[in-house]
Amino acid sequence: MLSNKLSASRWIHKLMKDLDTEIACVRLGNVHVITVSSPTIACEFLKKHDDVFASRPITMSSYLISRGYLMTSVVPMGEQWRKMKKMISKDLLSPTKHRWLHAKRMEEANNLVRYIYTQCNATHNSNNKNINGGFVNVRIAAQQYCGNVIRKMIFNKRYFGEGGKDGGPGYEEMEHVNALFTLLNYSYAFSVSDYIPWLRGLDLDGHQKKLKDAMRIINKYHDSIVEGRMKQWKEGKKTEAEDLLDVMISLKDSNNNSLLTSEEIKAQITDLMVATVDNPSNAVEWTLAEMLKQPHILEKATEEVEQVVGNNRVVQESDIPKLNYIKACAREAFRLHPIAPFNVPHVSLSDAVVSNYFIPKGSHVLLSRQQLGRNPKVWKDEPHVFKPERHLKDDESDVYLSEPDLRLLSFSTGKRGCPGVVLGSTITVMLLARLIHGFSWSAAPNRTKIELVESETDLLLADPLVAIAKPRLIHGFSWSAPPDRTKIELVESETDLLLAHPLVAIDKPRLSQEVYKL
Ligand code: HEM
Repeated sequence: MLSNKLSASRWIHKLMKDLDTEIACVRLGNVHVITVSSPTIACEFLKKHDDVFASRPITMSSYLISRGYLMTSVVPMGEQWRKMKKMISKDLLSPTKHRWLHAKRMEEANNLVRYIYTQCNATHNSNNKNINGGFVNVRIAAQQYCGNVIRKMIFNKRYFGEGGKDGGPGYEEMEHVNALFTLLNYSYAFSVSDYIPWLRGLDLDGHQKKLKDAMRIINKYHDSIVEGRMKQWKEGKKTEAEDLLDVMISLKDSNNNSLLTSEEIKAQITDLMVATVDNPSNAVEWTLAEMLKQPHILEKATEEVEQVVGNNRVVQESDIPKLNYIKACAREAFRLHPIAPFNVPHVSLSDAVVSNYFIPKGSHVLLSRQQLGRNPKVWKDEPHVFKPERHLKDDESDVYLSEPDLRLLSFSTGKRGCPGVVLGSTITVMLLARLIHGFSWSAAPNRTKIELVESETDLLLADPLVAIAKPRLIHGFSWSAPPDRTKIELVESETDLLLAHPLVAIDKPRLSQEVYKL
């Protein structure tokens, strides 16, 4: 039951509120679980005592999704983590590789615009009834854009199957992204058997089955591609790297042997996929919902993209440094609507004293993403309200989505901090900026009151955001005479030299085709 994860986190948050504390210790079985909602204490854990708190727990879910602790994000501290973290930071996510993969990211940003543009053009059924009319499921568009970007970067392809004719996902991509979200939702969900070891194997809460089913789906799509590509390299049919899978296959260790086994490659690919689809899509869906509720924010964001980008081209990555308001909106979404209640757990490798509290070896430290972002001592001005302005700086200097001081938890910090800050920020800002720059958005007519309610089972919006999009990049107007005036009479007035009758004509916005048909 997924709700375990949320009901446990709600219970802990309520306990902290009732005790009026920013750090608490809950004993689950033999484990001390330390929860934190103060940035100062959080920094003590992840900065001052980073070395001590840099491990991860051993759990059923993390074991299953990582093929036995082969991937970076969940492996406890040790040689495997050092090898994989160094590899992804240096060989996959370095600034050079980021530039190398630019064209692939742009292809997917263009596909996003084309996909939404296609949905704006109403489709008609056999009775000529409008059955679409610009309705866009923002959740699907956002999640699939993130999925497309990372599939393109790793496998050099957007679709596992045929894909949708409108540029959207096919069955395979929907199944793939849903399975990635299942891994995310169940990894580190509170599972009773993780704390009471003799219950292991009984799968009392059903998490194990859900994770195994999701892993079967992931493996169905990934494994044959990885194995086929390894064979091509082995047989010398491939000699030049075109994507991150090629990079991983061709990496060598100091003895000139392959650095990574096929199991490590498969595990690391799943890690990168899960890490990419969740945060950006959730932040952008919430941001757009907040903007529909507070249209002045949407207007301000639109003004900014219009001023920086203009109307004759689409947003480019080189525009990102200048899109401070858009970045402030995304940052506000990370503050107020994080994808998960807590950060990924950190485990202590030895006893330590933190903020005058004794923390025994083996404790699990959970930084509360929800409560750090809403801590009233830090966010004094209406902490529960979406106000991007709070992130703009007086000197108009650049806004970043990362927050090393942990006043909100976006990419975290320290040894286990996110190595995907640049890629994650780029995907998030491009997604939001392209949606706002390319289209004007309004609430669906049956949804004039936008309800910003969190789901009962996770922290996504309770119902996927469905909104109406209209292309807003017009390129002048096309003019025609009104139907009753097909013959235009160019007659001067009898009393002056103006046209005898004021010119009345029909204007139609002319869409800039090259902007949308990217
Ligand atoms: C907006 C996007 C993203 C956000 C907000 C985000 C956030 C995070 C957070 C909170 C952590 C846990 C840090 C900790 O334990 O203290 C993390 C870890 C990680 N992230 Fe990201 N992430 C994003 C995108 C990405 C991307 C695009 C990648 C790579 C493709 C990535 C790869 C990883 C990995 C491998 C780890 C595990 C690091 C470790 O355990 O040493 N993330 N991320």
